[in-house]
Parts: sequence; C-alpha cells; structure tokens
Amino acid sequence: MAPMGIRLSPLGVAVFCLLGLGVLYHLYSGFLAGRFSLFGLGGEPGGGAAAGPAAAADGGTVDLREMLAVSVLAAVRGGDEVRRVRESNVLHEKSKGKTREGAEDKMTSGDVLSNRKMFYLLKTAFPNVQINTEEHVDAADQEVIIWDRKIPEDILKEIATPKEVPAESVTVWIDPLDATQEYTEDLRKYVTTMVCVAVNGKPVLGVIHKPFSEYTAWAMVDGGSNVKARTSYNERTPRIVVSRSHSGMVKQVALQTFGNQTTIIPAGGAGYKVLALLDVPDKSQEKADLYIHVTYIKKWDICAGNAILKALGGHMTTLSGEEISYTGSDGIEGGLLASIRMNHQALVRKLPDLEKTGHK
Ligand SMILES: Nc1ncnc2c1ncn2[C@@H]1O[C@H](COP(=O)(O)O)[C@@H](OP(=O)(O)O)[C@H]1O
Ligand SMILES: [Mg+2]
Repeated sequence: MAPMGIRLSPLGVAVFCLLGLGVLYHLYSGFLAGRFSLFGLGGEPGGGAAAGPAAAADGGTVDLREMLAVSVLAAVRGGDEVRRVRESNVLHEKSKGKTREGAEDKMTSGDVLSNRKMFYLLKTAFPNVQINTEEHVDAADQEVIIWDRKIPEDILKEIATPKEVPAESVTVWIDPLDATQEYTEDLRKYVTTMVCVAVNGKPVLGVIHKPFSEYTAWAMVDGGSNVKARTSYNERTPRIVVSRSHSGMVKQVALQTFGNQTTIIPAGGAGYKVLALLDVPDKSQEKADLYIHVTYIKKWDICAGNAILKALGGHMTTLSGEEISYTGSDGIEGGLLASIRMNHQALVRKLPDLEKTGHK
C-alpha cells in the first residue's frame, strides 16, 4: 500500500514496469549475450568488445544466418580496401607464378589487404570453421575485427529464423579480389569480392560484392536472397559470357555448340559473370544467358556464384554436368557451365566432350 499522502497512478506504474523490462531486455540481448558467448568459447570477458565469436560453446554449431551477415560485412570491408588501393594508384603488382596455360597469376596490395580484413573478420566471428582463401594469410600480421552481432534488416526480413549447422560441416571460401587481371588494367566494373559458405561440400550461401558500384548480391539456399533471376533467357541462341583473360578454347566451344549467331561476351571475373545471368540493377553490369568456362578454375572463384545460382533455382556444374564439391582440393578440372531458368542437363548434352575434341 502507498504511504499516506502519496497516490500511485496505475498508468505511472505500468510505464515504470515497461521501462524496467526494456532495460532488462537490452542488458540481456546485448551486453550479457556477448559475455556469455565469450565465456562459452573460453574467451576472456572484457578482453575486447562485448561482441565476440558467434560459434556455440562446444564449437558445435554455427548459425548460417549469422554467417551470412558476417560474410556480407566481410565482402564490403574487403571491397573498401580494394577500392582504396585502386584509388591510390599504388598497387604493388606482383606475379604469384603462371597458370597452367601460361598466363601471369597476379596479386596486388588490393588482394592482400582485402584478404586480411575478410579473413580475420570471419575467423574472429567463427573461430571453429574451416576457411579457405585465395591469398596467403600472414599470422604475424593479424587483425582482430569484432563483429557487432547485428544482422541487417534485409537479411532478417528474408530469413526469419536462425539456421544452425555443425561447425565441422562448414567450409568457407573467400575471394578477396576477383578479376585481379582486370583490376590491374583499371577495368573496375569486373572487380568483386566474394564469400561462400559450403555445408558438407554443398554451396549454401554466397555473397558477391562490387566495390566500385557498391552493389552486393547475397543468397542462401532454402533461405532467401536480395537478388533474383531475370524474367526471360534465350536458350536457342544464348548470349554467352566467357573469360577475357583465361579463355582457352571457350569461343570455339560456344560457337560449335550454339551456332555462329551466338553472341560471345568476353568479361573479367567469375563473380561478374554470374551476376550477368541475374537481374542486377547496377548500370555497369552486362547481361548474358549463359556462363561457360573451359580452363582450370579455383573454388574461391566460383563457390559464391554457385550458391547464389542454386538458391535462385539455377545451376553451376562442370561441363559434363557434375555438381562441384566445395571441400578438399582448391581447383576444378572439368570446366564450368552456369545457367538459370533453362534446361541445364539439355545444355550439358549439347556441349562437346572437351577431352575428345581437344578443346580444353
Ligand atoms: N586457367 C585458370 N587458372 C587459374 N585461375 C583461373 C583460370 N581461369 C580463371 N581463373 C581465375 O578465375 C577468376 C575468373 O577468371 P576470368 O576473369 O578469366 O574469368 C580469376 O580469379 P582472380 O582474379 O581472383 O585470380 C582468375 O584468376
Ligand atoms: Mg582473387
């Protein structure tokens, strides 16, 4: 009961209780949640920001929705480095050696600095998952980048609930700068940064970010996406997007399969070429109906595109129609065919056997 002379208004009491609940909720969902996750991983509470590693206590599970949020952030932060280095005009271009076909395999400060940001962001947030990245990670030059544990609204809108998977089933593939050759030629529209998450070797989420137009596409298989397929594609005389710097015999293969009326679009970057198949608002993006590649290619170049296409009902396979497994070795030998809203297996049957025709 209230003391003499003091009258408690029911509305005031209700507002006071609501405020109290709000404070408790804030404490629990932010500060305490961060502490608990750090405790769970054996991290030192207070040894950094409240936000911390997102994997479960026993290293047991990770939430794919959280992985998507960090992957988008990593691609954007890596992209900031890529843009900064290009704008400085000091690329420190080097050769890592030669590809099997004898092309220079280039690397720049843009690749290295983007790799550092992307790798450490993902590694700090998900210490228990396998991460494979195109560039060497210098352990002496670590960077602790803390994820603030915020999942962007557009992801929350598409993917309503967390999606837990065992951490040991996950392989992350990072391409810190796709289209390095074109980057050195200042052909900026082709350049992307990419992150892919595979579960048991299957590509399940992909992010392709264009740093110079600040466009990001993401998708999760059986989850959602911020990008979609176009409404129509030309299956009879497709416009085919192919490599401009690692082409091999791709033009001959395309023309032999689809006839001389077929338009070939040479372009840089595997990320750019996948986006060419989709409904992308970016003005600098060309459009195509198919993506074909015939030479050797690495999994960090293609995994994100594969995941996005798969999430949207499309396909990326070897030229003989085999699914690509994103575990184990870094590269694939059997070329690449990517399509969406087409009869992919019929396209595979149309293609010549490259081993027999000598078009590899
Ligand atoms: N024959 C080959 N050997 C090694 N890497 C290849 C390759 N063909 C393509 N790639 C890589 O795949 C990506 C897309 O190639 P392209 O632009 O020619 O289509 C590029 O990645 P990076 O720029 O990340 O190195 C390129 O280096
Ligand atoms: Mg690269």
